Amino acid sequence: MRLLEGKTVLVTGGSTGIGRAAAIGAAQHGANVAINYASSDDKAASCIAEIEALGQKGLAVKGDVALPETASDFVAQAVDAFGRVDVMVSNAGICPFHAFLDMPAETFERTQRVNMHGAYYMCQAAARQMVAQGDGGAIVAVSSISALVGGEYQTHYTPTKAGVHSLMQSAAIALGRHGIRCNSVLPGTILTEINKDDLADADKRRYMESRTPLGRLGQPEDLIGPIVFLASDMAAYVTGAALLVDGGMFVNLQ
Ligand SMILES: NC(=O)C1=CN([C@@H]2O[C@H](COP(=O)(O)OP(=O)(O)OC[C@H]3O[C@@H](n4cnc5c(N)ncnc54)[C@H](OP(=O)(O)O)[C@@H]3O)[C@@H](O)[C@H]2O)C=CC1
Ligand SMILES: C[C@H](O)[C@@H]1OC(=O)[C@H](O)[C@@H]1O
Repeated sequence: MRLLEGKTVLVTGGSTGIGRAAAIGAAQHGANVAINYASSDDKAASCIAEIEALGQKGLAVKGDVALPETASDFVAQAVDAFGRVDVMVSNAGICPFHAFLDMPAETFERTQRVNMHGAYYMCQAAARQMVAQGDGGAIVAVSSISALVGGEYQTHYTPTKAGVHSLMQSAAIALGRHGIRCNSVLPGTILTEINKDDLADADKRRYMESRTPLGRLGQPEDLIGPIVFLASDMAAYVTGAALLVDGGMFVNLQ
């Protein structure tokens, strides 16, 4: 069953990792897909090629999500290309691991601006378009297990993921009257560029695997089902919810 037939789906950070999987997954489910990305021109182009090979339309728009104008430009270009916006997947993010006591102010502030401000501006721009269209929509934000638990080298990052989770709860209230649903997914540890260096440490990787009841770390494709479900009419009465996609890591105390 194709759950997003005829819909227009926007994905931020769609060139690699979870965003790329979500974009291709949406196309597999019948959507036309616009991706935003920051720097990976070749990977963005290959994502669009995969979407087109599935018989769907694709569009890549380069831009830094930290800037409010990137959001309005992304939505405007998607509307020019596809006529409307049905779904926003707010996914773009960074996690430059660093210790707390000597955290450079610019690392802290950049992480806030990309992960938190970026999600805010993108979700707001998509919601404005959905409200103007008048027939609802869905926003899915990629938060994290880190919205709920800490990380020694993630003191700048985990608050942004808690913020994104909270943003979806408040936006669900603000946008419910417009028929716009807002939910988040909370991935555990998923093997992508963001943690390639961190997990190059074999002991660290084995430790993270050992904490996961399903016995393996996640792949970006593990997020396709949860994101497509929350974006689709199958989740028509789901809003303000948060779905852990972590192989059981969060509940594994002992
Ligand atoms: N991997 C994991 O274990 C987990 C990841 N997450 C979250 O998932 C999301 C995606 O990360 P993941 O797929 O793992 O990592 P990747 O590094 O593979 O993907 C990050 C994506 O975000 C884009 N991006 C980064 N900065 C910006 C920016 N300023 N403006 C626009 N796009 C930007 C990148 O574009 P480009 O390559 O073009 O620069 C890329 O497409 C993040 O929000 C992360 O916090 C949550 C929980 C766990
Ligand atoms: C980057 C981390 O490996 C990853 O990101 C998160 O949000 C979780 O903390 C994961 O472990």
